[in-house]
Amino acid sequence: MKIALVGYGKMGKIIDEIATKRGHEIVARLKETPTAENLNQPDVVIEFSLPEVAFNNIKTCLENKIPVICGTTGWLEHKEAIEKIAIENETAFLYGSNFSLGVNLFFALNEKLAGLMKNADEYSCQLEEIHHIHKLDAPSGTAISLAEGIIRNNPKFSAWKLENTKGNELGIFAIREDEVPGTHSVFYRSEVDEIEIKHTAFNRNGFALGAVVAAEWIKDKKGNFTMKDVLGL
Ligand SMILES: NC(=O)C1=CN([C@@H]2O[C@H](COP(=O)(O)OP(=O)(O)OC[C@H]3O[C@@H](n4cnc5c(N)ncnc54)[C@H](OP(=O)(O)O)[C@@H]3O)[C@@H](O)[C@H]2O)C=CC1
Ligand SMILES: O=C(O)C1=N[C@H](C(=O)O)C[C@H](O)C1
Repeated sequence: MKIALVGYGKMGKIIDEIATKRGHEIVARLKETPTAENLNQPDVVIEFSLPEVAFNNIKTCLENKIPVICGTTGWLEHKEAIEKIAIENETAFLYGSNFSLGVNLFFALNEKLAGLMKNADEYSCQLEEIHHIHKLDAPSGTAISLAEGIIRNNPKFSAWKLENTKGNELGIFAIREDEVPGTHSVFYRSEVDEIEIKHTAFNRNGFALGAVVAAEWIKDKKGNFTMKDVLGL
């Protein structure tokens, strides 16, 4: 399969290695705005760039009828508009806040636990994410997905908020530390004990492999998808 990499930083480079090992051809490695010319006719685009450029990048690729796998976080206010553009152009789009198999299993575990905790009024709930100091967005896309999973399954919460919360808000604490690839925890605390579920990424390889697997899966599809569709979770 021909893959264009839009964004060629920490993630783009690892995706390049893994996709090449899996027999794919990388036809573009872009650190600038994609165009019909510089994309070089790929079957799929994998987009890991910056929050402020993601919308425009994805839009351009979809308008050229190229399916897009997007891992860039911090641009979600435009996601609905992008999903509309994918449908109008009869192509495919998949956003994943986190492409690793482990985190997608963790998402399912988090939703199950949120449902179990919905009547346990003695417990408060909080999320924590720890990432490297270069990360531009906070909270992480993964923490937002975890918060949304809790809100869907526990009527005690209606919205998430960074740090100090009131009423029905679910608090997310974002910590930036050294070169941490990505650690996410969900805590339920009472006066007498604590339940914690935690996912720790040891490196970025799991994110990159998941993005390539998603690209292989989406190649001839049309519509908007998530990693749940890819992994059958
Ligand atoms: N969903 C997931 O599983 C994961 C998501 N992420 C997310 O992916 C994104 C990228 O992460 P990471 O690779 O670590 O970040 P980096 O900062 O290492 O890479 C970003 C890349 O985008 C390039 N870039 C700058 N402007 C443009 C543009 N207009 N069009 C295309 N590319 C451009 C940068 O080029 P230059 O260096 O020249 O500025 C750089 O190569 C982040 O939003 C991060 O949160 C990260 C890991 C996993
Ligand atoms: O910026 C990162 O590095 C990561 N970003 C994603 C996020 O915002 O959740 C995924 C992963 O945690 C690494």
